[in-house]
Amino acid sequence: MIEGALRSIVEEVRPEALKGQVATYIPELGKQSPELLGVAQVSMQGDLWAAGDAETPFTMQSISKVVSLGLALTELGEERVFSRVGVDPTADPFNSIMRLEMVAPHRPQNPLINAGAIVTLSLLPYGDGVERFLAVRALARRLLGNPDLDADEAVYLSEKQTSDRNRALAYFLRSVGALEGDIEDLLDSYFRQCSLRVTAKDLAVLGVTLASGGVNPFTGERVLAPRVCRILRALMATCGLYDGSGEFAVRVGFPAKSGVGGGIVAAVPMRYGIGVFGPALDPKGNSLGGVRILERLSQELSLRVL
Ligand SMILES: NC(=O)CC[C@H](N)C(=O)O
Repeated sequence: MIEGALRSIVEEVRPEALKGQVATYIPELGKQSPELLGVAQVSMQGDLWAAGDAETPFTMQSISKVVSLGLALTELGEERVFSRVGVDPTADPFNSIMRLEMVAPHRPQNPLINAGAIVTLSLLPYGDGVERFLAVRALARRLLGNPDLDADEAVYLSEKQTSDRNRALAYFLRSVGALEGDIEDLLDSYFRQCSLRVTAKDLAVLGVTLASGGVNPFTGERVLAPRVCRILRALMATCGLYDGSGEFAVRVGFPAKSGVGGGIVAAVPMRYGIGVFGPALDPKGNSLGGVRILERLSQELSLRVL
């Protein structure tokens, strides 16, 4: 029944998904076909259903922020992390610089916008950018149950060579004392984690691990504490689709996190993980087809929790 629902929803959404635009501000992402569309769903018992392009690789981009935040909360505790980055949603785009300057003490509003993710990453107690990235990758491998998970070198280099906006954000934050250390080294680990290459199936496993409170149903390993998962799901529900989070909560009604690579991970608490992939994005940088698939699935399977 679930496999049939996934298949018919992908076909139904396909024409509409094409109205979106593939991200081009990271040149390598512009090479993706806007026609790709796929979904995978995993239950807490480890059943897996999929339809469409569920095994096509793409980069996590902002979805990786959930992993690095999970690592920071585990290693440093919530008090330390949230003294440097807020937990409130924002109505500004994910890479906006405006509010950072306007409001002292210049603390990014939440860890899922770029500024907040970069500050969170800077707090991790590792020697340099490569070590920091390896720690994020190690946690991602366990959350997804994929020991081969790795960065897409071409996308990583493409963003590293072009990301003036993230450089501007990070140097600004350092100038007002909200960030310390070597900015290029820090951004290097940020670009690497954003370029971690996954499939919709991988994201569904990540989703169910978060949905279950931290246990990966395929490996049986407890990867994150229940309290950390609760915080991640709360931030996904309120901030996971940037300035589109409120609309997503109304239309879909469960925690999710998007990335400009076209992926969205969703965690339906104590029930399912869902991964969707459709690189044609809406104007806010969320997968247009992906959001629509999740909305239709939420209706068909009564998944709404918000
Ligand atoms: N929304 C996103 O997925 C943004 C991630 C991207 N790497 C950036 O920093 O711009």
